[in-house]
Amino acid sequence: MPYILQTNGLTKAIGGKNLVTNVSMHVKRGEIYGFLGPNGAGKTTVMKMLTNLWKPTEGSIELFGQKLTPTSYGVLKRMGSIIEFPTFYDHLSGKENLALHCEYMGYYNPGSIENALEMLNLTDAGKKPIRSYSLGMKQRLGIARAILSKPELLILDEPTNGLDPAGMKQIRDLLKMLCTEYGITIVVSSHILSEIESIADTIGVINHGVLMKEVTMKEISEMSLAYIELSVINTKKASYVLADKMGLDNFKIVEDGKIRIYDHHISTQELSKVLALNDVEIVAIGKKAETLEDYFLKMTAEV
Ligand SMILES: Nc1ncnc2c1ncn2[C@@H]1O[C@H](COP(=O)(O)OP(=O)(O)OP(=O)(O)O)[C@@H](O)[C@H]1O
Repeated sequence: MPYILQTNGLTKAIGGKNLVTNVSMHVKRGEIYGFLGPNGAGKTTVMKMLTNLWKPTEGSIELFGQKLTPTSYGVLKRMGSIIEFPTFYDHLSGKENLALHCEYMGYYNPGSIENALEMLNLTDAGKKPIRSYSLGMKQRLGIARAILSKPELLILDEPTNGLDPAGMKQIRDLLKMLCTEYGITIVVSSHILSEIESIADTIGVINHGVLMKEVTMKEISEMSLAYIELSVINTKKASYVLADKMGLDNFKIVEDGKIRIYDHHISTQELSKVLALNDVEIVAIGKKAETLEDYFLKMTAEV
């Protein structure tokens, strides 16, 4: 079985409007899959369908190699999730909330609640009522609840939303640990690249309800984001020389007078020489590098 989770042309429409369109995502067993997209892009909508909270208008979902249907209880028991913000009974303690959840899910395993609380660093806090919890503690308790039944797959919708940088780091470290030490596959959404960049093995980018790209971090690290930026007086003439005289095709005119060359076997010296020989006046030439942020921003700006 190649993927633990796969969707095929998933579409959700409400009131004649598509919230997500034709999403085909591929999550490998044992990886952290970062689901990246700006607010309103459709991350929650997809996650609601993955967890059977919403029925797809079109398309299908395969979980653990089985097609998800409205009665796939066995499949759903093998996953844990937080969709939108985790809610609890405020007057009950963390521990009591988890116990209620176990009862509700028909799941009983001695020690699982203590284990989950310990893993999330909530052993002491577990005895206290939820109303005394900070946002970060609630997020952690949400994760504790999601891992109670020792799921193989975790679906987490923006688990660091509203946390401060230290709280965000704590969650990132935790997800990494759950993945490496317990072999749990994790799909985690965020609208902030830096939050998932350091932990994800694969990033799926969604924008306006469309999955723009799935790219592994390995592919990203092998991809050179460097380019040469060339400023000239005569853009037309310069691009003619680049294409016809130098045989380059991997360049882009970003604005009049400014060209970016992504070809990596050409040096700035050689470029300057050939352009000068062909009477192209160079205003400036230099090497630059696109950041990963630029790379993804460009992708989401293209729609
Ligand atoms: N129940 C609903 N009925 C109609 N439209 C909805 C409903 N829920 C969400 N939407 C719309 O669907 C689009 C996608 O929303 P969704 O919540 O999936 O995005 P998101 O990527 O999770 O964003 P956020 O991070 O803001 O939650 C948005 O334009 C939203 O306004």
